[in-house]
Amino acid sequence: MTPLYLSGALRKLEADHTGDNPSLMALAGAAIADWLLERYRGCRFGLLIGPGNNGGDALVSTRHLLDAGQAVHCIVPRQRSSGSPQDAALLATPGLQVSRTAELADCDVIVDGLFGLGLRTLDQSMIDWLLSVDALGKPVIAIDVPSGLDADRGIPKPYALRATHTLSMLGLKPGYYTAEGRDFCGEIHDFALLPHTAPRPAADAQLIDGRPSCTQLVRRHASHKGTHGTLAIFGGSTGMTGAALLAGRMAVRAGAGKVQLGVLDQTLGVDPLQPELMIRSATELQADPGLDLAVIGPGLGQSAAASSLLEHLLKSTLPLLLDADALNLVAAKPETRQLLRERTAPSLITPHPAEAGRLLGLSTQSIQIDRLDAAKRLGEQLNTSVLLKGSGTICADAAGLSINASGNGALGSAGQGDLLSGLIAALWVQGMPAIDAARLGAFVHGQAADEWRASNPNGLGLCASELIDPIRHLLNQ
Ligand SMILES: NC(=O)C1=CN([C@@H]2O[C@H](COP(=O)(O)OP(=O)(O)OC[C@H]3O[C@@H](n4cnc5c(N)ncnc54)[C@H](OP(=O)(O)O)[C@@H]3O)[C@@H](O)[C@H]2O)[C@@H](O)CC1
Ligand SMILES: Nc1ncnc2c1ncn2[C@@H]1O[C@H](COP(=O)(O)OP(=O)(O)O)[C@@H](O)[C@H]1O
Repeated sequence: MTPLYLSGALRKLEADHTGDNPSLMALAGAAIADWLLERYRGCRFGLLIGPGNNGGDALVSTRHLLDAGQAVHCIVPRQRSSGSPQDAALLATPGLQVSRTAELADCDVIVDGLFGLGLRTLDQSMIDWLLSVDALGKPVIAIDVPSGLDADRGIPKPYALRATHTLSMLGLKPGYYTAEGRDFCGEIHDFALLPHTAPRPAADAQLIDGRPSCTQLVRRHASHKGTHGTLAIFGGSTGMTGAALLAGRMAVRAGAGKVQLGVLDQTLGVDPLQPELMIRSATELQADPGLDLAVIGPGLGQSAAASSLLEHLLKSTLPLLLDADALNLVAAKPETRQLLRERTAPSLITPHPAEAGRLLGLSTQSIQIDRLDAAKRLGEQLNTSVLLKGSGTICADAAGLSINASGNGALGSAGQGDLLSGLIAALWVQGMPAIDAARLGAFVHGQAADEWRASNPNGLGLCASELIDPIRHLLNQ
């Protein structure tokens, strides 16, 4: 995992290095120019120079590009506030073309040094100007943050340039990886600027950017199905039995020792494609004393039977994963919510943003505006570990926050959440702590989708069931 820093921590780090020689800006400008020369030497560069330090980074890199004999055109849409002698000297450099309007059509590459961490909400004239830059369709290299994007939360304020590459200065930011960040940042490059040994503030979150360890799952010789956990999955009401089947099939293939489905639709007797699944009525299964962990939610519905099943499980001492309609029932009924809060056994909830909104009494949009904060608040208010789904899935427990870097928009299809709940529960029942199972499950689910996307570039038509075997393969690597 790689640390992520909110802008407050980065400001503090910057302040700790104010008197450094060379300055952070000098280091940033040189690193940006080196990167540009490696990729785009010989191109005509159009640099957007903003009024603060983001623009300062761009100006320093301009000097390096000119020294390297490159054709550079600077656009300064607003007066730089510092107006320092260094700025004046840079802007007067022979060979440098400067204008205040978007004379960018002749450039091959646009370097966005307008606004970074110091962004405030854009006014309409700036939005219009950025729209005209986007409309040119040129590659955009963003310095630190694509202009207009909130680096902490991954949302445009209210518009942002869409970058092809983002060159991150000093530390990676959560907003690159969650909400809309991935669509705005393009490929992200980490320019740490400081030596690895330099003291750093505590990270605000961690990025899950590689597969978390699976070693504790590796099968010992003297093990048997009982040591690999007995998992119950409750759901599958009429018309939604497929959700329970998806979760169950995934759980079997992710290594759970025994998987039992407790379904509300009594007509489902066997899964011919996964005959290892034991299918029983929910009422019968809930009384089974041999269970190690339960999932409730896939295809559950919100009937009276679903509600009383949920209450029974919340009162039990079983570790419990709650998904889908189990979450909607918690949101709708204060007494059910209270049961969740009072649990002493571990719980994990896996809401998508709309379910998270219902649980917090907020709109879906309010959740998406600050996903890290929403995940943290859900955990605190409901006394549970949390996995908040969506682009940049967030895992939260009392120990902290992490953001999953894998996955893509092809996962936006019904059934993927059911698959994920079966996967996480299977890892959890085999002995991983809930939050580790959530991180590993989210990562390999996304990784399988990324591998699929590599040969299906537009991302259309990925079915949840197609990922079961690739996920099993990834867990065994
Ligand atoms: N800390 C670090 O990690 C490091 C920082 N570094 C670099 O510095 C960057 C941060 O620099 P920064 O603090 O000067 O902020 P920045 O993004 O240039 O913007 C502030 C300026 O923009 C203006 N402005 C803002 N919004 C506006 C709007 N909507 N419309 C119009 N104007 C607007 C704002 O005006 P004001 O609000 O003051 O009126 C102010 O003048 C950071 O992203 C990285 O590139 C690296 O060099 C080294 C490590
Ligand atoms: N753009 C995306 N990037 C990464 N993961 C995504 C993206 N879109 C959806 N997902 C993942 O796909 C799954 C969808 O789950 P959910 O919305 O609950 O679907 P359902 O309940 O219909 O099965 C979640 O794991 C979610 O995080």
